[in-house]
Amino acid sequence: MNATVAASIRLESVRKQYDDGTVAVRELTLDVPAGELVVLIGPSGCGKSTILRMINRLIEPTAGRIVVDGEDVTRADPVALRRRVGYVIQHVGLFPHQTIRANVATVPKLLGWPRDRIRSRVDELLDLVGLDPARHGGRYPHELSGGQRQRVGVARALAADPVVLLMDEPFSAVDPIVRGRLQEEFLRLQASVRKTIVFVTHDVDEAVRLGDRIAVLSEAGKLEQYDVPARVLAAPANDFVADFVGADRGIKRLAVTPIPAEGLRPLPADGDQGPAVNAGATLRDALAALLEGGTGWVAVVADGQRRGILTPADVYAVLRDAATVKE
Ligand SMILES: Nc1ncnc2c1ncn2[C@@H]1O[C@H](COP(=O)(O)OP(=O)(O)OP(=O)(O)O)[C@@H](O)[C@H]1O
Repeated sequence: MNATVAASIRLESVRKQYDDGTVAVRELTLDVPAGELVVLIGPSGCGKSTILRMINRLIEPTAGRIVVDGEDVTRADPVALRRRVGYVIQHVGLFPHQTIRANVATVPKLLGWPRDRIRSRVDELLDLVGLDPARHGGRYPHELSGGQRQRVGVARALAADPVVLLMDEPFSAVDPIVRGRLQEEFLRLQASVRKTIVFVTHDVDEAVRLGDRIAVLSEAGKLEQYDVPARVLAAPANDFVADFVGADRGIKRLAVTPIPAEGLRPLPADGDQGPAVNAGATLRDALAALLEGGTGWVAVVADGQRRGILTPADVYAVLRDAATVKE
């Protein structure tokens, strides 16, 4: 396993039966491409956490193989494995009697990095997750807000540059506003570090917002659909997926469908005024600007210029067409 790049993950016919006979995962095969963020979503008890914890071997599979970057992790030393796989959980699990710096430094210290390297890595990471090393580094976990603690959890998981990041409902313990902000920051972070991430949530909006792909699971880890968010919303594989993603999936699709830069209606005479959105933003942004603007259209800007307009009927047409061609 290479420590600096993202790794692919392959689960092959993985099964988990707990000692009391509970079959948490009957048989799951799933490929997670390197550098992608895959969201596992499904009802409570369907086996999401079990799947995640088998990848870093906090739980041993009963059968099957888990291959990370070509290496069968069921044969790897579990302690060494966990140092290369970052893990973030809902209630962070920071060490209460250690400073934020010391918390983030946990794995680099275990790996015996020189002190200077640890210090600069910790500062870099605190900065990356939006915390000021000088202000927050010396504090203890109880001296931070819930959202800040969550960010420390992410920084700690990234500290030793893991090849894989496992995240189990990492943002569900904070209020919706902080959660939205953490998601946004997290997307920015992922755009720069490009880790392979397996992310568990039961929140469809979070899955759609964060996932490159979504794995929709039903009882005992049955994979009902595995696809990009736009297609899970536009073309649910079956009734289970349709029910799970919700009757409002049409509205959710607005948030994952980009505004086109071409095929627009020409600008009207007064088209240099009025609401505008950037091409590449989402139809949700376009609709919000439309509703706010009161003009009945919204201009689309590309390369700093207004290229044309979209009306509500156009938004509908883009959404309809996206269902048939979207990758
Ligand atoms: N240690 C255990 N022993 C026996 N059964 C267990 C154990 N841990 C989990 N289970 C059972 O395995 C199934 C899957 O649990 P798991 O925690 O993986 O689900 P989940 O999808 O993550 O649920 P949630 O969304 O509620 O966190 C459940 O039926 C659960 O009760």
